[in-house]
Amino acid sequence: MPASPQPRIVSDLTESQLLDRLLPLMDTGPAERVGPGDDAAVLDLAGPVVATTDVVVRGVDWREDWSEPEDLAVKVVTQNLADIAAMGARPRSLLLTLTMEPTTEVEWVLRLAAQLGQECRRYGVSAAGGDLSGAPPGFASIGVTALGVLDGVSPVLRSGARTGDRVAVAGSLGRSAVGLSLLLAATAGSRGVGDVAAVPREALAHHRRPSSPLSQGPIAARAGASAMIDISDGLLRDAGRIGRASGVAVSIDSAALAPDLNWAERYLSREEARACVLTGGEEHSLLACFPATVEVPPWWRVIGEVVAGEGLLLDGRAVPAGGWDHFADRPGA
Ligand SMILES: Nc1ncnc2c1ncn2[C@@H]1O[C@H](COP(=O)(O)OP(=O)(O)OP(=O)(O)O)[C@@H](O)[C@H]1O
Ligand SMILES: Cc1ncc(C[n+]2csc(CCOP(=O)(O)O)c2C)c(N)n1
Ligand SMILES: [Mg+2]
Repeated sequence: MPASPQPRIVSDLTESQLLDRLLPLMDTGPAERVGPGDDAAVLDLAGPVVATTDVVVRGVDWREDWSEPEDLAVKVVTQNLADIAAMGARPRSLLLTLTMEPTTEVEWVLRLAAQLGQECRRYGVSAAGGDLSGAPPGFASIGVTALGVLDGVSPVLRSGARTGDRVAVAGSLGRSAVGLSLLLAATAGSRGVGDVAAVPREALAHHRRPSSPLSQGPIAARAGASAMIDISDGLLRDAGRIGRASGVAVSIDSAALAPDLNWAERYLSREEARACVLTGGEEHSLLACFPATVEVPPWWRVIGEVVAGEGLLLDGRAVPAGGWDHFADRPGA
């Protein structure tokens, strides 16, 4: 279809014309042997390659009235790069897959791509390629595949925790969930009409644009971490994944969570704040276990220990994991 002089929606352009506008925005320099534009990219990655993929879907992972396209670029990059970091690896490259209905505004796509390019440059990651597809009415998704390298360290798995290890976290807890909770409350009601503008912006910042202490992944690996995971589905649920993979129980001391609880209580009741800190997803902080023989690196705070048994303990009592499950009727069900 010929391009209209002022393409407004993606169906005003051909796929190639959209790519011609999108790719320069994601240009990260001549890092790859073959970048976007051929059938596949060719990368020079030294040693073992760490690979992950994560997709966000409209209505499930974001709402148009909650998030700008720039927010979504930050979110999908962070959530992928946090998985790379949680293996102890350094991110090197990513691929972007967009599915959208033909009526999607060109400007929305270009804003998303521009921010994605900015994030790539910020982390020294190349945008190596991707895919575009049409989608049925109402459907949209943004998928990223990320590749990383280990720079000579062994990958840190979920299965390496041992009794006596300290459990530590790098980054915040519960901030994304506080934002989600405030957005849900502000837009409650059958038509979803509410006043997002009245919610304090700083309370929404981490939900909209999550950050992850990415460099702490390789630092923890070098320090001798025995197991690591990024917190995407809730502290307890993700700690439980380490416990299950390692055949141990994880015991958490709620006193160590006081800074996060205090922050969350600025916006929510004590009970809601506690739920956010313990079970809130999309945080992308790193959770790792460190054997007693190694030093816990600066930036990491000890929040518990690995003990014999199975499941989770909070202040010495068994607790359910809670947290996010994509196919549950409600979070944590
Ligand atoms: N469709 C799939 N096909 C193959 N493997 C999958 C699929 N979905 C998930 N996995 C694998 O299952 C494991 C757990 O996936 P999961 O998405 O829960 O990881 P995660 O780190 O918790 O990611 P997220 O950030 O989405 O929470 C990963 O190793 C992942 O590669
Ligand atoms: C509209 C809307 N409703 C609910 C949520 C909350 N949410 C979505 S996915 C997820 C866990 C992580 O997923 P994954 O494991 O896929 O990384 C959470 C907490 C949202 N962001 N937007
Ligand atoms: Mg993960």
